[in-house]
Amino acid sequence: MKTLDDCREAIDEIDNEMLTLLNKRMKVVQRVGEIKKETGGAIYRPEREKAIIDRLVSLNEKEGGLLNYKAIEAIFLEIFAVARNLELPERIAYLGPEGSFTHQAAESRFGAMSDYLSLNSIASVFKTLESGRAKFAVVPIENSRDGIVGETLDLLAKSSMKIVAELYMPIHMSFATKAEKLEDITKIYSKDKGFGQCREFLNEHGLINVELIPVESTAKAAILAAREPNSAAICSHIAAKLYGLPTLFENIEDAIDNTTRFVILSDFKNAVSENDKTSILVRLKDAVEAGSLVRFLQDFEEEKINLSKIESRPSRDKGGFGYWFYIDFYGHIDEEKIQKVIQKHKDEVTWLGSYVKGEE
Ligand SMILES: C=C(O[C@@H]1C=C(C(=O)O)C=C[C@H]1O)C(=O)O
Repeated sequence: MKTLDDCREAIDEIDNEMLTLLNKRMKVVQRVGEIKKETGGAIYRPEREKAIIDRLVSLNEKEGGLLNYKAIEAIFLEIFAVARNLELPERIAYLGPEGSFTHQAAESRFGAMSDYLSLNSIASVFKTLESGRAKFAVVPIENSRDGIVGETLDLLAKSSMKIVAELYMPIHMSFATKAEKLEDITKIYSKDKGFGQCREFLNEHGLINVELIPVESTAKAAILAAREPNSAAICSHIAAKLYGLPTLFENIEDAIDNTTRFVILSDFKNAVSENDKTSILVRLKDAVEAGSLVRFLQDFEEEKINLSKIESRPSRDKGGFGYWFYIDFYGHIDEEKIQKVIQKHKDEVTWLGSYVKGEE
């Protein structure tokens, strides 16, 4: 049996080998960066990254490795993020402030080393991306409990930027305060959705009559609650930590499966992979006529294209009661059977992006 010292010596040797291999990998990545520069190719290729992770996961299974999917994904996403920074450092705009769930989501894809830009509204995130001041943007698009983030959809409808990746992140809310007793608390700050997701907790702790103050983000709530005695925040654990607010309760959300879907936006089109999803907005010309949506969807059925989501949105134009439909389906816009349907309805469809399906 090896002693602790033996084990540590063995670990040091393995780490040395890993460092050499990582540097070897980065050299190849640098060359990829040069090729992309010559050919004008996109640096971030989510479908290639997904393919690498899937290949490694199945190799790991065959070899009976100790790592699970989550571990392999976490390690390699960080490696990819460092690699992309070597190819070309690119700025990422996200819905801030620092410590927001969107920030957490952005870091999970772009790593700790990237150049981040925190913005205080979804509209400014879109503007920054469109002006070229950032190469990528990360915004929330839907929550499993509260539904769609309307602002993101409405901005996507008007923007030339596309969804290049999606990711699902479990949202855990913390109750953080500098107050010593719950009875001392007179105000609670959070994002409106934060209150919506923690109603049972507030009821059970007799906090329902306390003034609930919605602010633009849960991180902002943490900043305000850190400044004011007798106030509290419903926010992420990382925001509470970042702004020096002690966490009193963790995981206070009503639904344990509270998940937010985030999208990464940019200005390029992904290549086709085996596991794609596509998002579109559909404005049916004869939306008022009964059956027009059914007929539209039948075209998908005929081509055996499966939908994963359909949601109606008020069109907000010309003061009328027109509706748009936001639809997610499986497949890539460049696939033949999908082109068949899209071409048939090309005046009614806005393509929002095709991207590798995220792990829910
Ligand atoms: C190296 C590349 O660029 C990026 C980095 C990757 C990597 O580190 O393996 C993979 C895909 C891209 O996001 C590539 O496209 O192959």
